[in-house]
Amino acid sequence: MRKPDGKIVLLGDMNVGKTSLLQRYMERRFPDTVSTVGGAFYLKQWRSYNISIWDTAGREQFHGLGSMYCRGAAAVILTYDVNHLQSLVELEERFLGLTDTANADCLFAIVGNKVDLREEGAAESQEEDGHSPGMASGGCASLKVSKQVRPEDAVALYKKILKYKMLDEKDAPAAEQMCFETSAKTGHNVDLLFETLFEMVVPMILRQRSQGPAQTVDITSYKPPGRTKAGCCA
Ligand SMILES: Nc1nc2c(ncn2[C@@H]2O[C@H](COP(=O)(O)OP(=O)(O)OP(=O)(O)O)[C@@H](O)[C@H]2O)c(=O)[nH]1
Ligand SMILES: [Mg+2]
Repeated sequence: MRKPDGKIVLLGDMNVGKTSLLQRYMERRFPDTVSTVGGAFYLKQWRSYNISIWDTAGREQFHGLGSMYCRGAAAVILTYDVNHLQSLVELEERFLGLTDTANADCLFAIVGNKVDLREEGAAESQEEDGHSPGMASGGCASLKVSKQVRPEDAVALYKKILKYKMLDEKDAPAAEQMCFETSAKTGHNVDLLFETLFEMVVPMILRQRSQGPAQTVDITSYKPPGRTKAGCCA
């Protein structure tokens, strides 16, 4: 197996839908999932390049592995659940630090998954209190709504990440380009997410090649039993 030319890593709290997003993209389906143990990868051929896409475990007990998976990453997909504000907060508090091992020019996508549920929830609460999601109002219905994440919250996190990485907003891709709302269940924006990143990662691969040896982890040493397309290294 040829060494991958680039690496993309999915990070985020447990249950936000990382495995489901990857399976939706790679296998075109939305199967039942079990909480990931350790991590697993898929290989995707994009143009003439091999890109490894790593799914990681969101469970606290596997937290220490995160920075190992991020080593040499060309892009990190920071995933949250649009219906749970805390999952966005966790990205900053728990997961961002893991990306210190990624490439210096690593790209960051902020992905709010499960929009299909938000649409249902939003319709319900609008009926209840006559307000749109995210609007301040009193009562129990607004408590439910206030847990929803607004797109601007994700944009604010993206800008914080650029600051954390000491990157100038002018030199980095625009927040609007790097913040996505997806549904692994319906497939909404899933192809757009992965393929936008592939298109951005290819020039990075070319740049790295012109500068010296690739900084990717050699996954050829992992020999997952009986699996060819996806592997597990837990
Ligand atoms: N409605 C809906 N459910 C989803 C979506 N994506 C994932 N789920 C469900 O959310 C649950 C968790 O999904 P996973 O993909 O296993 O979550 P994960 O982020 O990989 O979780 P860990 O492996 O524990 O870190 C499963 O029951 C999925 O079916 C989505 O877009 N919409
Ligand atoms: Mg998983």
